[in-house]
Amino acid sequence: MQPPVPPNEPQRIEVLEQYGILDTPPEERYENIVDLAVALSGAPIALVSLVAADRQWFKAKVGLDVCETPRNISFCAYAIAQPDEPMVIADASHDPRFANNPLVTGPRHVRAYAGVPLVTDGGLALGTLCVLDTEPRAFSAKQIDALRKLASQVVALLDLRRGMSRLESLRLRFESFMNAGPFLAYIKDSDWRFVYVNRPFLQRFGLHADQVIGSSDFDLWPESAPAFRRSDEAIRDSTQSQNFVEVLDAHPEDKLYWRSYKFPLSIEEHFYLGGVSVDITETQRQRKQLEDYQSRLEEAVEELRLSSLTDSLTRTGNRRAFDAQLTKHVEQAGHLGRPLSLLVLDVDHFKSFNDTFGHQAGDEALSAVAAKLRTSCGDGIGVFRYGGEEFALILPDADAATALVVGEHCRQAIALTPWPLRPLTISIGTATLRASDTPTALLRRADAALYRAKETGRDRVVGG
Ligand SMILES: Nc1nc2c(ncn2[C@@H]2O[C@H](COP(=O)(O)OP(=O)(O)OP(=O)(O)O)[C@@H](O)[C@H]2O)c(=O)[nH]1
Repeated sequence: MQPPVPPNEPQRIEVLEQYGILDTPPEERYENIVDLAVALSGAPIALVSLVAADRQWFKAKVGLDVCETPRNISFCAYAIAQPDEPMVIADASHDPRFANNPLVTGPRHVRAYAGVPLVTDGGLALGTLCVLDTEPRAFSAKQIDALRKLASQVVALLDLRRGMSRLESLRLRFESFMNAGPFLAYIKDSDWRFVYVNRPFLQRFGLHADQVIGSSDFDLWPESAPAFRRSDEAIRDSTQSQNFVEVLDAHPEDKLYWRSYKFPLSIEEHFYLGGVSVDITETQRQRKQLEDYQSRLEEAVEELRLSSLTDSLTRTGNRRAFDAQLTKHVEQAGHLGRPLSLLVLDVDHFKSFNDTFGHQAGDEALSAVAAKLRTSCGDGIGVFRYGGEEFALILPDADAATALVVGEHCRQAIALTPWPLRPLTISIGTATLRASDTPTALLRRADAALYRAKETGRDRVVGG
């Protein structure tokens, strides 16, 4: 005869597996319970029997030398089918369910049985606490009640075990999460002593847990500790989490940067400080490098801008710079109603200079003329190389008379310079802005004046 199968059997088997009790080594706490069961019942055999899919396995036993039997000959398999009440059999040889059971007919000679189902919170019977006798007998109500109480202790032990194993698996998950991530984590108590640090924390600082747990920042890194302490206290006082960049002077030339998140923790109504720090030293280094690149780039762009506006031979503004400046000054002067004059200068007989002394000497002479013009013109007057051996000067706020004076000043500066190869002179045409003038019209008049200066003998200033 086959034992009945409980209606919730698959679920029952699953929960039994979750307890993780099957095939575990003997434990004194369970052994004590079967010893008590024997003492209280007077039966020679007592078992903590767990009914698995196809066997019953004994977590604790007394009076029996096997640790499991097949489920189909198990008395307990019948007991778990009625989880709400103990199963009591006075003489199995007269019970049709067991009369032919080998435990009854065989050498074990089982006759009496009393089993209390081990029922979980969810109402599932995992097995029984049972006693067996080789003689037919009755069990008193007191004995059954004692078995009930012992069975509830077994269930409590099983639940404790399951709770511990859940805790352990939670701990393993927690540890694996805390130790696998790219962050340092710690918890400090209200005396600012570390009560927890993760493994990356220890590895990063080459410390052992014994050195850190119970220590404060002042014990570990006294130089940086005051700053850490200030931020820790700020978190405690504000009860707000904060994040900031922390600098740790690990080595004189090797600063470590951390993005730190600190937050208040309340554990069993006590204040703790939680902290997570991510190493951003590399990011900081890259940012610094990027800033350096950027400022070098800005310098290069500025250099390029200036060189695009500078004549490479004379280091004065070039034609492009002249055009831009003249346009700007013409607009400004028109807008403000201020005078503006322009001087156009040309080195006299420069072709013959080149022909006589060579192009290189001509270059040097042009460069020297430009330098002379710059020093003699004074501040606020822009000197530009306008063409080959032609220069232009923009004179803001200068009327026609001032332009002639400045022109004469420049002419003399060149003419009176003791040039090393031969005397050099310049001819100058001036023009002063009229109300309707465009930059081109102003330039054209200055050019025309220069032409007249050349025509009338050179080394002179002619107003246009
Ligand atoms: N060395 C040198 N010569 C230049 C440069 N730019 C223009 N020149 C020369 O300047 C000379 C200008 O000659 P011209 O325009 O005939 O006039 P000039 O000989 O100066 O005579 P006037 O202007 O009439 O007094 C040419 O020989 C150009 O080759 C330059 O960058 N370097």
